Amino acid sequence: MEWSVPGFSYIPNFLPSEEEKDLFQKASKGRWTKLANRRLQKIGGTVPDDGRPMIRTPFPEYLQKVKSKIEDFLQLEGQRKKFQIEIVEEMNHVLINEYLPGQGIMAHTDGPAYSSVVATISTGSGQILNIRKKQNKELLYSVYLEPGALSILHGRLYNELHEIEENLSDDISSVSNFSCLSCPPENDNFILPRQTRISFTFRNVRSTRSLPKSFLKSLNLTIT
Ligand SMILES: O=C(O)CCC(=O)C(=O)O
Ligand SMILES: [Fe+2]
Repeated sequence: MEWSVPGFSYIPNFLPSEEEKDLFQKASKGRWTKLANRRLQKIGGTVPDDGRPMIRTPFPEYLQKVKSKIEDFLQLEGQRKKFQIEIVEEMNHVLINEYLPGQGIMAHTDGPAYSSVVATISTGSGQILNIRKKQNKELLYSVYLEPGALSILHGRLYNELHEIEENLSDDISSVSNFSCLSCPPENDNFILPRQTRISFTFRNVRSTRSLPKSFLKSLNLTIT
């Protein structure tokens, strides 16, 4: 059962547990870029911050299946209606973020380079994502993102802020999607310690450019 408000949907158990674990394992072995407070991988290219098109780089094979599954899900009529989209754009970019317990991401918006339907798969651990009003930081929603879940940020919430606080555990007693959690807490134990979470944020970069096939061939790469 999914939880939806205008601008956000939470779909628990979007991936079966084996696929979720497999994604986590495969991404763990990828080439990480170290930031001060987390690690990340950019898949599909690097989005230039001066508005130029992104030069497309190939997707690893292991992400193809989940990419198609997300695109097929968005393609469903009911979903297109909900997200107010006619055409589902290709999810041509993925940001893979790794959060160790105590790590997070500061409040931000994703910006104008992307289409405004953002699909995130969570693996490894749950974490609370807060959505706040840009104007005054008022908390709009706290959503607990469980392993295997798909969450979609879109429309009117795309331009508000989202953040993950740098905590060692999450208190899920008052999260907005409590009634739709796939693993409701046992014995009223609402404080859930974090483990390593790896998230996969699929987006459509509006403006892209492919390198000539002959050039990619010379590098032994192909764009899929
Ligand atoms: O890890 C998440 O769920 C959020 C990631 C995010 O906001 C981003 O990459 O822009
Ligand atoms: Fe973001």
